Amino acid sequence: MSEALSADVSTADVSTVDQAAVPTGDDAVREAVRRVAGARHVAVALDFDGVLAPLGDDPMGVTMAPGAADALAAIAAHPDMTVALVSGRRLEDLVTLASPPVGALLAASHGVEHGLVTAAGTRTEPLEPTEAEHDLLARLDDAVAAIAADVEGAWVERKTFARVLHTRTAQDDDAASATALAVVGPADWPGVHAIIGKSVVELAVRDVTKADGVAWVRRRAAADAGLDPADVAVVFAGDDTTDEHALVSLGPADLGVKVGGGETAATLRVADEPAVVDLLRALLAARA
Ligand SMILES: O=P(O)(O)OC[C@H]1O[C@H](O[C@H]2O[C@H](CO)[C@@H](O)[C@H](O)[C@H]2O)[C@H](O)[C@@H](O)[C@@H]1O
Repeated sequence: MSEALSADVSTADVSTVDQAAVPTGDDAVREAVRRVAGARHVAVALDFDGVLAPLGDDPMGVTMAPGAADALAAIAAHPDMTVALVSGRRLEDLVTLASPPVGALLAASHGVEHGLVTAAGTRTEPLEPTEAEHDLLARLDDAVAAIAADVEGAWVERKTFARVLHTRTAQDDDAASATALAVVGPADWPGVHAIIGKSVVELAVRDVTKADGVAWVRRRAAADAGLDPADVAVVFAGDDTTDEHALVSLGPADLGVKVGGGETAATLRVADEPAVVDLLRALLAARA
């Protein structure tokens, strides 16, 4: 994408990071786990798509990688650890797809929606768009539907606070032009906050990023453990550009993990979803 096109789109600046220097491999994982496992409390905050669940054409058809559910449950059961999902997904969809364990914190819609999984179900504060947000979402419906209508394979996902133009099943050229139309069009409207992810342009009516989601997880984990937020080390793993907001927000005692290729502010890179499960197991073993 050209600089002109990206100007209206929310991106975290990772251009100063030496990408060749982002550690990867078994020794790097061992060293990173050893370092972070010494914290008083560890909050493991994970993106969902591309981190716990491999990407697919149908967003509601994906399933988590083998071993992921057990690893999440083991972290949730650990007295000095918290498990959290920090995702662009709607909270309701995240619960359906991830079946998160009791005790899990959920920061959905990038951090707009908050939830806690309990034995009686997911506790959340119902959130409704304001009247102005409703109006903006209605205008986005028309604009994004018009873009998708001209591109075979493109379609629109309607979320509580966003409309998402999906282009995964479109031809590459068509996907690029549909993305460009969204960026120079509705992404540029006042009150619209655009994020470009993997084969998606997300057009949100609230200005919240995963940095907000991770900050909420840290505060909440600290409060539940009776600690200061500074005593909580956050391990965050993400695969997409939208996750870089969270990764750049981490401090030196935290661990930021990039899953797969691409520019990143993370301090560790792992290959794929099974490697994330291995990392979680290593973290659990180090805290045993
Ligand atoms: O923050 P995440 O948990 O990574 O969620 C981000 C977006 O995930 C979904 O889209 C992505 O996954 C789909 C299923 O694999 C894939 O078809 C799409 O191309 C990906 O971008 C979801 O549909 C979006 O609403 C989320 O924002």
